[in-house]
Amino acid sequence: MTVRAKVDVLLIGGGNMGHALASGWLSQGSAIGVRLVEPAEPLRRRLAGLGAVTLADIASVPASPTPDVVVLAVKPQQMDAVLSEVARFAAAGALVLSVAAGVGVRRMEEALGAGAAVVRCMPNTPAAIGAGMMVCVANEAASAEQRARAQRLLGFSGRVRFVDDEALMDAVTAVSGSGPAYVFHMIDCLERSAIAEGLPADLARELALQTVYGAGRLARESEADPATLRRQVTSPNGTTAAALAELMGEAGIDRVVARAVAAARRRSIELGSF
Ligand SMILES: NC(=O)C1=CN([C@@H]2O[C@H](COP(=O)(O)OP(=O)(O)OC[C@H]3O[C@@H](n4cnc5c(N)ncnc54)[C@H](O)[C@@H]3O)[C@@H](O)[C@H]2O)C=CC1
Ligand SMILES: O=C(O)[C@@H]1CCC=N1
Repeated sequence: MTVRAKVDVLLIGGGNMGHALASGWLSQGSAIGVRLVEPAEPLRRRLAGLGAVTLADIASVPASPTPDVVVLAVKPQQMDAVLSEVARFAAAGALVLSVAAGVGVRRMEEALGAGAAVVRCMPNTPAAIGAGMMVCVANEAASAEQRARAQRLLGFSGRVRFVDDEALMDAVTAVSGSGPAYVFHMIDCLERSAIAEGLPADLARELALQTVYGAGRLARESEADPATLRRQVTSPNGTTAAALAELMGEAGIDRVVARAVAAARRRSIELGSF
């Protein structure tokens, strides 16, 4: 199968997620061309500075050349309006790839018209530095070449998995889509606790950041599972054991994380019902 070397992307929405994806793509040299449609001028300017061609509205995008991939990075509540405006690109053969939480493949197919090639993807913001996690579902109309192109494009942003069962996407959203926010909050908590225990602010920030970075890298690169790595830090009756007794107790982090992920999954399902 041949996949054209350069990928021509039309990105709709240059907010948090659109910017994270496009800034990673634009750092790949000439492999990916990005045209951005974004009504907010400051958001257009920051991606124009990285090499994107920018436009203020979808109606101004010329009919030719047809983009290879139209990436939709607008809020779920804005999707219906945007889908009707990008239907002309789908009809001309572009793959439509949405990153919106909760917006299902069927809803996109219905809005775009018969035969539209669609990928629903859940990325996360570490995509900006090529360390994202992207989980995708493609519809039947998406050709093998279009899936390969989506895989290649998203591969510049991090790891990519395709799943067949779209019902998994709400839980995926709750774990890897929202997950960076949980980890950023953990960094913040660790930093504030360090300051409360008497460390200077700059040292507190450095310890919190490097500890989460180092633990994440070790967990990914080690052959040991996370529970084993945790035990390797925990000396009997030592400092870590004293901390874990607080963290893992009755009202501890295990239950809080489970409740948080379940709440995010429920919200993803709700977003799909608008
Ligand atoms: N922020 C995140 O970490 C993640 C977000 N997502 C999804 O990405 C989508 C965007 O989320 P954010 O970037 O956080 O929101 P955001 O509000 O930062 O960005 C949305 C952008 O779309 C623009 N927009 C609105 N209507 C438009 C139109 N008609 N044409 C072009 N642009 C238009 C807005 O001006 C705004 O800049 C959402 O559907 C969300 O579910 C998915 C994974 C992670
Ligand atoms: O908070 C949200 O709804 C989006 C989807 C996943 C991350 N951010």
